[in-house]
Amino acid sequence: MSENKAFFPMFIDLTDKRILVIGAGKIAVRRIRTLLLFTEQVEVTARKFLPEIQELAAKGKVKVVESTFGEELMDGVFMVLACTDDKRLNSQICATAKKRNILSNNCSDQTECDFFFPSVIKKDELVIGINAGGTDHKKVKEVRRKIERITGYNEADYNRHQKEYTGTDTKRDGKKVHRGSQSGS
Ligand SMILES: C[C@@]1(CC(=O)O)c2cc3[nH]c(cc4nc(cc5[nH]c(cc(n2)[C@H]1CCC(=O)O)[C@@](C)(CC(=O)O)[C@@H]5CCC(=O)O)C(CC(=O)O)=C4CCC(=O)O)c(CCC(=O)O)c3CC(=O)O
Ligand SMILES: NC(=O)C1=CN([C@@H]2O[C@H](COP(=O)(O)OP(=O)(O)OC[C@H]3O[C@@H](n4cnc5c(N)ncnc54)[C@H](O)[C@@H]3O)[C@@H](O)[C@H]2O)C=CC1
Repeated sequence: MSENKAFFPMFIDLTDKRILVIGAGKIAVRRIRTLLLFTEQVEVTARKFLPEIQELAAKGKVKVVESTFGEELMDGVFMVLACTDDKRLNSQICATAKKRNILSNNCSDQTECDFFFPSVIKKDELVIGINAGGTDHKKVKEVRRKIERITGYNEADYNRHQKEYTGTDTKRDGKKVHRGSQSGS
């Protein structure tokens, strides 16, 4: 990807599309939770799953395949997200997807992404996707927080994610509060 290349923000109907996420760690969970605002179910394959994945599976929100990655998992899939902590495997997943003309995203190497995963703000019918062309992930997060102060609410609950993994919640004013002492949003 050349420097300063901007990606077009396309808003896709995901309701009937099969989405495969490989890996079920922190990044996968964050992205699955965002995707589930736009579709009923996401397919996930990994060797180890964070508890939240099991909870989503129990609710029918994710279909879990406990396995190491195999190409057959991509049959009939619209979009693949490589979210493992194995960079070589993530690259292999994207290469396989490209051969099959399946849209792919590699969370550990932006040069291999057909599309970037946006930071999302959703409030009723309003959807805002934020991206910095891969140049600054932290800036994207900061802009998301600024826009959340304007919309006042975000169905994509990034704060809940923080609570679950750090035991603290960052409120909109930026102050940290301990889990349970204040509601997340
Ligand atoms: C290019 C992109 C491609 C894609 O993955 O789709 C990409 C790539 C990479 N991110 C990396 C690291 C981090 N990314 C974040 C956060 C977010 N990253 C997200 C998107 C994207 N990340 C795509 C477009 C971004 C843009 O335009 O700049 C967000 C918006 C969406 C989401 O992930 O849900 C979400 C913020 C959500 C929010 O809070 O609003 C944090 C901070 C954190 O997690 O808190 C860190 C650690 C700190 C740091 O490094 O800055 C690495 C190195 C990995 C490694 O070390 O191996 C790569 C690989 C590379 O750049 O090649
Ligand atoms: N794009 C982004 O926003 C960010 C990307 N990253 C990248 O994301 C990667 C993953 O980070 P985390 O989710 O925190 O890791 P994690 O350790 O929480 O999860 C890794 C997941 O990969 C799975 N996995 C590993 N090998 C596998 C295999 N052969 N087959 C199937 N599943 C396999 C594991 O079972 C686990 O579910 C990091 O290594 C880093 O490169 C990290 C921060 C932000």
